[in-house]
Amino acid sequence: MKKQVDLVIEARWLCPIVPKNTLLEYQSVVIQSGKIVDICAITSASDLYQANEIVQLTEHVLIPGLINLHTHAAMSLMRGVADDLTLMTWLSEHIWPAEQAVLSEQYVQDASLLACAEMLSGGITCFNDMYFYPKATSVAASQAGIRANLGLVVLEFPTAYATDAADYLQKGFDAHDSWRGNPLISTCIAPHAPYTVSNQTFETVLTYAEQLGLGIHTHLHETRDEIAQSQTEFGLRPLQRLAQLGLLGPNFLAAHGVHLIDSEIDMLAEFGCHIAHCPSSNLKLASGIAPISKLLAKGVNVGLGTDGAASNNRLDLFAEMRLSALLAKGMSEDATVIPAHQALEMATINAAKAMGLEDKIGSIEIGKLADLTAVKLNESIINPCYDPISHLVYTCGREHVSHTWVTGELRYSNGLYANIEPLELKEIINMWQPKLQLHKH
Ligand SMILES: CSC[C@H]1O[C@@H](n2cnc3c(O)ncnc32)[C@H](O)[C@@H]1O
Ligand SMILES: [Zn+2]
Repeated sequence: MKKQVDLVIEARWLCPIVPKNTLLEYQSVVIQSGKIVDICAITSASDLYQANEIVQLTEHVLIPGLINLHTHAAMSLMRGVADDLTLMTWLSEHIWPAEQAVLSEQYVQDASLLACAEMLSGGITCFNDMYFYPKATSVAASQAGIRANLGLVVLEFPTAYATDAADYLQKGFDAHDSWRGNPLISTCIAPHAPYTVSNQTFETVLTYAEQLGLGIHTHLHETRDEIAQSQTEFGLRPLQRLAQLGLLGPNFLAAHGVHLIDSEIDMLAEFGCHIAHCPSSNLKLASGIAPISKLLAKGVNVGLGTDGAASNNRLDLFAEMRLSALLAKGMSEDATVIPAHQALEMATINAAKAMGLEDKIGSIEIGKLADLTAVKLNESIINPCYDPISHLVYTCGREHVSHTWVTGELRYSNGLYANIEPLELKEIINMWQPKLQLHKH
C-alpha cells in the first residue's frame, strides 16, 4: 500500500547542497508535516507515495531555500533615500535622522512585510535580521510565512524604541518570550557595532547569550575608519577588543569583516566564529572587499547577506552569490576560488550553520524542514544550460525563481504570494513614501 503524504515535488534537477557539489536528476522530494521524509527517483516515489499534492518541475532546479545572513528588513522603505555616500556619512547624516523621524512599531511591520515579499520572490526562505521593534518584524514574517532569526538589538543611544542599553535588552527579552513556540522565529542578541556599544554592555550581552544559549550578531570591521576610531579610543582594533571581552566563539557572527589582517583571520578560525559577507553593500558604501577566499581557506564559516535595502539596494541573494564569486576570483587573481557550488553553500548551509540552524535548514536532506526554492531554467536567453549549478550562480537572477516553500507550504509562486496582497504592499508604499521623501537629499 502506498504511504499517504502531503506533498511530492518532482524536480528535473535537484541540488541538495549536502553532499557537496551534487546534482541529481529526475528526483522527487517527499514532504510530510513540513519536513522532508524522502528523496528518491520520481519513478520510485510514484510507486511508494500517495500525495495530496504533486508539483511537477519539469524545467527547474530545486535548491534549499536561500538564507539571508545579514539584513535589516525594515529598511526596505529607505531604498534610495541616501545613495553614493560612505558608511558614517550615510548613517549619521541620513539614515539615523530618517529612522528617528519614522521609527514606530507600524513602520517596522509595514517595511518588513515589503522586505519579506521581496525576499520570498527571490527564493529567500529565511533571514537573519537586526532592527528596532523585532516583535513587529515577527508579525510581518509570520504573515508572509518566511522564517526569521530576529536580533534583539542593543545600542547605547535612545530611539523611539528604547532609551538605553538596559531598556533595549529588556524589550528584546520581552519579544523573545513572546515568540516561544513560534515555529518560524528564532532569536539572537544583536549589539549593533563596537562603535555604538560599550564594553560593559558587550559583557552584559555575553552573560545573557550564554545563559539563554543565544548567538551574538554584530557589525564588525566594516570600514577602515571603524578600526582607526577604536585604536584611538581603546588602543585596540575592534576584534581584539571583543576578544578581550570574551565574545568570540562558535555563537559569534560578525557582519562584514571587510578589513581583517592575517592574525585576525586566524583568530576567527580558532574561535569558530562566522562571517556574514555582504559584498554589494560593502561596494556601494565604498567600505572595501572582505577577504573571503582567505577566510574560507582558513576554515572560517562564511555566509552571504544583503544588508539593508538602503545600502544594497536589493534584497537579492542571486546577486550576492554571483558578486562574491566574481570578486574573490578578481581579488586573488585565481579563477578557481569560490566555484559556483561554494557560492551556493554560502547562501544556504553556511548561513544555516552561522545561526545554529544547520540541523533544520540549509540543505535538502531527509529530516530537515522543507524550505525549498525552485528556479526555472527554460528561458531561451539563458539556454543552453550545461550545468545547472553554474547557471544558478553565474547566469540566473532572482527573476528565474518560480516557487518558494517554507516548511512545505507554498509561500510564493509565479508572481503571487500565499498571504500578501499586492494592493497591501502598494498601500504601505503610498503611506510611507511621503514621510521618507522629506529625508531624500
Ligand atoms: C540597531 S538596528 C540596526 C541599525 O543598523 C543600521 N545599519 C544599517 N546598515 C548598516 C551598516 O552597514 N553598518 C552599520 N549599521 C547599519 C540601521 O540603520 C539601524 O540603525
Ligand atoms: Zn547591517
